Amino acid sequence: MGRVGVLLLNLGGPDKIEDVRPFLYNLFADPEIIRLPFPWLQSPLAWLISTLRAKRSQENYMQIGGGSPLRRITEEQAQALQDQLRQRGQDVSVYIGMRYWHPFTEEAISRIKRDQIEKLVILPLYPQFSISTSGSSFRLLEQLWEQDPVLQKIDYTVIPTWYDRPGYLAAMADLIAQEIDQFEKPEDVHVFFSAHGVPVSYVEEAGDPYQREIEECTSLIMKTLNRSNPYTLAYQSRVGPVEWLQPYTEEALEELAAEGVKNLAVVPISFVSEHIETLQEIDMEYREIAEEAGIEKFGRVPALNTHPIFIQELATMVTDALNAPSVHFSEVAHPQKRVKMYPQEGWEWGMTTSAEVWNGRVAMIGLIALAIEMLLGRGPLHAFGLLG
Ligand SMILES: C=CC1=C(C)c2cc3[nH]c(cc4nc(cc5[nH]c(cc1n2)c(C)c5CCC(=O)O)C(CCC(=O)O)=C4C)c(C)c3C=C
Ligand SMILES: [Fe+2]
Repeated sequence: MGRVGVLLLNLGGPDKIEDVRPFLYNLFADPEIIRLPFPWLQSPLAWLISTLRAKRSQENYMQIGGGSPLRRITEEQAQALQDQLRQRGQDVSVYIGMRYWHPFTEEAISRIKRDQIEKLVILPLYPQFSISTSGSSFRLLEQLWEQDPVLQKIDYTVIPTWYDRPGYLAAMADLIAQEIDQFEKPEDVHVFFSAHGVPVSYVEEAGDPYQREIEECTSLIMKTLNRSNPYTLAYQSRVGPVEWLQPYTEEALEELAAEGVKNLAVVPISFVSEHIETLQEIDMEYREIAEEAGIEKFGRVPALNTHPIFIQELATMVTDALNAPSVHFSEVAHPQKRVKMYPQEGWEWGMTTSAEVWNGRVAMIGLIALAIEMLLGRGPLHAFGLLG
C-alpha cells in the first residue's frame, strides 16, 4: 500500500468571538442546511440570517470563554488516532477537514495532495449520518473530486456511519456508568439522551436516516450499559420557524420533572466532542430549566473527546476500511429525495400557493433588509454594492 491518510470530517466552530458571524454565514450558505429553489438567494439569505443571529450566538460563545473548543479537541483526537494507528504498525497521517471553519476541508485536501497520499480513509466525526452533517461534507468532497484530476487518482473510501460500533457503544456506556455511579442511588437515575435535532422534513421528505440511527443508537447504548435505569430521548438546538424532531429537550425535561423525576444524567448523543451545545446549552440553559422544574440533581455525561476505548475504535474502523472494498461518495452523499425546509418550498408556476408563499418571502426579505439599512445606516444594500 502507498502513502496512507485518514481525513477526519467535522463541523468546525469559531475560534474567537470575531469569527462567529463569518462562521454562521458559512453554515447558512450551505444548501444542505437551508435549501432554496433559487441558488442566487442562498448568499443574501445567509448574510441576513448570520447578521441577525450573530449577537445572540456571540453571547453564548462568550459564556464558554469566547470561542469553540472544537478545533483543539478535534486536533487532540486526530493526534491520538494517529498514535494509535502507528502503535499498530500502520504508518498513517491524519488530517482534519472542517465544514464551516478552519481548518477547512479544502485546506485538508491541499495537504493531502502535497503529501502525495495514495490511499485515503474518510471518516466523519459524526456517529450517525445526517444530510446536514456527514452528507454535507461528502457533497463538498464529491464536488472537489469532480473538479480535480489529481484527487481522482487517490484510492479513497468513505465510512458513512458508525453509531453501532462496539467500541463506540462501550465508551459511551462507560462514561454514563461513571456519571450515574456518582449519585446516591445510581439505580434511580433517569438517563436523558439529548440529540441535536434536524427539521422533520429532512427525515420525512428527504429520507434522512438520522432519526432512525439516533433511536437505534440510544437503545444499543442502553443494552451495552446493561442496567435497569429508565431512559428518554429528546432533541435539542432547533433553529428557525419550521418543525424539528420532537420531543424537544426543554419540554421533555419539564415533563419528566412533572412526573416526579429528581435525578437526571444528561447524555449528548450526536457529537463526540464538547462544544457550544454541551457547554452552554445543556450545562447552562437546560440545567436552569430542569432545576426550575424540580429536578434536584442534574448530572451531565461528558462527551467522548479522547476516551481511549473510543480512539481504539476509530483506529479499528480505519484498519477495517483499508481491508474492505472501497465505498464512494456516489453511494453515500445523495439523499433519496429533495430536501424541503418548508412545506410549500417546491416552485409551481401560476397563481399557486407556492407562488404566494415565495412572493411573501421575497417581500419579507426586502422589508427586513430595508429596516436594517434604516436602523444601522449599513445593510444588505450597501453590502451588495446597491448603495454607496
Ligand atoms: C450531529 C450534529 C449536528 C446536526 C445534525 C446539526 C444540524 C443543524 N445545525 C444547524 C444550525 C446550527 N448549528 C450550529 C452549531 C453546531 N451544530 C453542531 C452539530 C450539528 N448540527 C455543532 C457541533 C455545533 C457547534 C460548533 C461549535 O462552535 O462548537 C449553529 C451555531 C451555533 C448557534 O448559533 O447556535 C447553528 C446556527 C441546523 C440549521 C441544522 C440542520 C439543518
Ligand atoms: Fe448544528
